[in-house]
Amino acid sequence: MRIHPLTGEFAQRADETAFLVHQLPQTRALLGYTLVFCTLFYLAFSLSDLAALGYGPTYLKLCAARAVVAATAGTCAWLAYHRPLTLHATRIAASGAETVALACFTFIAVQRPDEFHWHAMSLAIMLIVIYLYIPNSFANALVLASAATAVFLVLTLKYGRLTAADGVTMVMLLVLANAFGALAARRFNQVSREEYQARVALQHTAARDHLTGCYNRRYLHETLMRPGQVRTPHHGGLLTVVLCDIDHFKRINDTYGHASGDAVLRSFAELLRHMTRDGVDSVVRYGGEEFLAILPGTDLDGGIHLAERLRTRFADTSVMTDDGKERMRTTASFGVACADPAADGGHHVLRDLIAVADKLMYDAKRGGRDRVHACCACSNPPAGLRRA
Ligand SMILES: Nc1nc2c(ncn2[C@@H]2O[C@H](COP(=O)(O)OP(=O)(O)OP(=O)(O)O)[C@@H](O)[C@H]2O)c(=O)[nH]1
Repeated sequence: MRIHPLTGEFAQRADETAFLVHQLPQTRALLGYTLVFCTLFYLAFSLSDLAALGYGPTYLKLCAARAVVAATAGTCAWLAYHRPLTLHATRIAASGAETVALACFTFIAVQRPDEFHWHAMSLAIMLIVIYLYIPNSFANALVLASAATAVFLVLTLKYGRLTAADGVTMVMLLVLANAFGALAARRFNQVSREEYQARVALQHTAARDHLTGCYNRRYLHETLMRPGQVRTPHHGGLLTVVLCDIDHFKRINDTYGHASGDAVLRSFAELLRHMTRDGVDSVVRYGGEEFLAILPGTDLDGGIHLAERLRTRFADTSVMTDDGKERMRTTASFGVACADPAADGGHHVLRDLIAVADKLMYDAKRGGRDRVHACCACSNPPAGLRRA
């Protein structure tokens, strides 16, 4: 997760998207709140139009411009609060409201050409709001803010009746507002992403087994066993679990030492993770030398196939001892159980399946080890699959 040095956002698109999705509820709330707040100020400034122009057609034109901004920003705020706007939609809402507000602002400035120095001050405040308060990407904020500044300065040259000294001061002021706005936005982006990185690292540490990198028992009980957490890809899909136990593991520890035993555990876990689907299946270190694979949308045949492949691959794999002098080889026993996750309203299916797989795995041990025992715990298993 590398942070881009210029924008303060994640350099990889996938990391940035994951961060933004995680932040989406706060982003929506911030967008709605900020737009409402800005809209109220935008409308309140019609008082200054009245004071400058008096009541008349020009004043009414400016009121209409302010009403357009209020309607756009208000709609975006309403959508942000009341509709579950997607990531993309929040960006469009933010950029849309900003564009309309800046366009109407330049229109108002041209209608009050004697006050360009005041307008510059208002624009500087708007720039800070764009960079810091309205949630948008760094690139969008930069493009909108610098384009608005450029347009404003061109209009000042054309309509503003400023002395050269005032003109230079105005340019400097707006360049400063852009520079500090961009720097502050970059800093803010960076800090929020560093915080997210720390949270992800912490979650990873809390959920994983240190030795093998598999999920730990806590994650299994607190997350995976929660009803609805393990989803099958389509309605009616089956759920299969494979419980694996390395055979005679104590002998490996006793013969080659604990560190060599650890190497065998890592090698088995690596094989298991490699053979299961990334982001779909979950691999848990269930006990000392016991591992659990949770396979959503997989029937008994699929579970047996995986267990058999694992069994043969592991039996063929030799692992180097810690001192690098010998190669160790052992086998593993497997219990495979399958059920319909919708049964029992989805409650306790995983827990019950693990209990069945545990029994099957011990049957495999008693049957001579290095084998797969399987059973379908569905209410109506396909013929021949009740016990394999
Ligand atoms: N190296 C290492 N050993 C571990 C770890 N966790 C548990 N063990 C050891 O794993 C061994 C498990 O032994 P047993 O439960 O008797 O099982 P086994 O020798 O594999 O026998 P069977 O399962 O019946 O084939 C014990 O000696 C534990 O100390 C670990 O993280 N690293």
